[in-house]
Amino acid sequence: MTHNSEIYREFTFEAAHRLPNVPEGHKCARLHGHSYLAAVHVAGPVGEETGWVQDFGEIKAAFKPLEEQLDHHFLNEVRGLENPTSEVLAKWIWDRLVVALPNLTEVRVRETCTSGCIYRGE
Ligand SMILES: Nc1nc2c(c(=O)[nH]1)N=C([C@H](O)[C@H](O)COP(=O)(O)OP(=O)(O)OP(=O)(O)O)CN2
Ligand SMILES: [Zn+2]
Repeated sequence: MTHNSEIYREFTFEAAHRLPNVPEGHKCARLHGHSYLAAVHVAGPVGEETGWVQDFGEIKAAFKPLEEQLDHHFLNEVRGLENPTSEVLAKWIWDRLVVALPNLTEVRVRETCTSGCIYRGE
């Protein structure tokens, strides 16, 4: 008998940004960088034969074109990321993955060791 599971694949990328809409004097208005971590979650039934929800390799392939736009880039210059908060970035990733990964359930973006965002497509 099959069961349901949620799987995830994590990606890391380095990028620079500044936040243009923060109050005057906010440190994040200045150019700085992060070692970002993005986690892409997909849920569904575990195949009887495959033993998996979906091949991690398919998630990796879906994320590849996004990684090329993000890694070692200045995020503010990427279309749709003019105000690159974690919240905006998580939705930006979701919007670009959901067609290739229809069972997408969650995108997490971690900006620092202690801060990040979870977006579930709402
Ligand atoms: N809701 C959000 N708040 C902030 C975001 C964000 O994307 N969403 N982003 C930032 C900055 O990018 C900042 O670089 C990261 O924030 P912060 O947790 O303050 O990071 P620090 O490592 O500098 O934290 P300290 O504990 O003060 O060293 C700000 N806010
Ligand atoms: Zn930042």
